[in-house]
Amino acid sequence: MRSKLADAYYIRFTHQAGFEVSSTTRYTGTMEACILATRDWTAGEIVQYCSGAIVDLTKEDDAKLKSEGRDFSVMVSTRKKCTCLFLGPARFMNHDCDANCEFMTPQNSTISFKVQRDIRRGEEMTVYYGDHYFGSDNCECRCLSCER
Ligand SMILES: C[S@@+](CC[C@H](N)C(=O)[O-])C[C@H]1O[C@@H](n2cnc3c(N)ncnc32)[C@H](O)[C@@H]1O
Repeated sequence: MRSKLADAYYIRFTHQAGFEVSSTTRYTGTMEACILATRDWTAGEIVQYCSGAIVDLTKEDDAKLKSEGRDFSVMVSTRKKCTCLFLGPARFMNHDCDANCEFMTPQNSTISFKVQRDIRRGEEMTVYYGDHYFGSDNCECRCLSCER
């Protein structure tokens, strides 16, 4: 019999989660991950199973990941005032300048998302990373909202 912990893990990959990790070429021109809604979502709902852990990085860790080109999951936390590594399915949420989800930090080292406006099944679920994540004023951003 599976443990409750295993169930809590597997549910993220079932229809019940309300999202799936899919693929897109929108952001870099090569295949990478994105989060797609597998049902309609209503503003205010919590995307409970698209969660992740945040690990604080030292300056050395940060520099090493950058130099190896492995900083794709690194964010600057304005609240914690340091760089952090995102782990878990939450790390696959891409940035949009008019995102349909927002970050929630229910516990110090865990993130999940709250739906900001209604999302239709099949739509990409996105979050706003920050004002200058993709260059000054996000001038290098490749999100759908910028394209429009
Ligand atoms: C936290 S990861 C998101 C998941 C990522 N697509 C992957 O497969 O690992 C952040 C990376 O996704 C890409 N990305 C996400 N949103 C983007 C955007 N609006 N414009 C350009 N690149 C974006 C960039 O490569 C960025 O470093």
